[in-house]
Amino acid sequence: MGPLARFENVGLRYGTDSEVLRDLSFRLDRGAFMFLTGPSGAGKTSLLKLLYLAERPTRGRLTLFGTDVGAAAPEELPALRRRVGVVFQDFRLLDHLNAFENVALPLRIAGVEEEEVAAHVEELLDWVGLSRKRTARPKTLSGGEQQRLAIARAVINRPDLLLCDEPTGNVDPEMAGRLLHLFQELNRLGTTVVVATHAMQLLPRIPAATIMRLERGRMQDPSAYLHGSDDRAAATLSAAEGV
Ligand SMILES: Nc1ncnc2c1ncn2[C@@H]1O[C@H](COP(=O)(O)OP(=O)(O)OP(=O)(O)O)[C@@H](O)[C@H]1O
Repeated sequence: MGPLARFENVGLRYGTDSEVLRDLSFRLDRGAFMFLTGPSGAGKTSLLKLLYLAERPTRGRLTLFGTDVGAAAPEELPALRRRVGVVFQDFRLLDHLNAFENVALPLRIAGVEEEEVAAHVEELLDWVGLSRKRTARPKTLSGGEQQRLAIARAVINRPDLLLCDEPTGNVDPEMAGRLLHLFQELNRLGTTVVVATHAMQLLPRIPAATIMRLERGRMQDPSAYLHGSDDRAAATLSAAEGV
């Protein structure tokens, strides 16, 4: 079985603008936990978009779950897309649905029996600590609660790949730690996880994680960001952030 994703000299441009991702070549192994870092505008969200097939490479080759996405027929893409859960930077919760209904939506779309939907959703709301908020509308939830709801919705279908864009952006350090713990648990259960974040202090908390840093659309030397120890990671990260 090959890697979950393979990037070979991948480039991405929006319209006729210059490339926002350039010559990306790396592999994302199945079961990996990867942090994606880099300054604002470096291309983190764009890279995630390639992985959830919202964009296709304008250059090079991206293979996802063994399928060359550039060469795939459009009708092949939804099946690949269903294997990917996404926690968006702005959550994208549906305000006319309550917390339970937001999490249930992917299962209902997939035609899962209502009894099974209820059991799964209750279990997951409990897991993210939102059981008591099951009938609340997203707008009435705090930022951290909305984030946890978005995470529950992203994982309800047991995706093979979970992508999280700044998932700790709106929460205090304690909640950030708890969310990271959730991702770690999912990862232990077999989900490959990619977390895009500015929060460099989170990185040493998952020593086994791979760290990939983007700068102006280019990947920095990955070997420099593989953790040896927390000290090494912290030193590398401090140097990278110029702090
Ligand atoms: N739909 C789009 N059309 C044109 N340019 C875009 C589009 N989306 C992103 N860009 C540009 O691509 C570059 C990379 O943006 P991206 O959102 O991927 O960066 P990022 O690293 O996720 O930034 P941040 O940390 O601020 O979220 C930026 O210069 C941005 O202006």
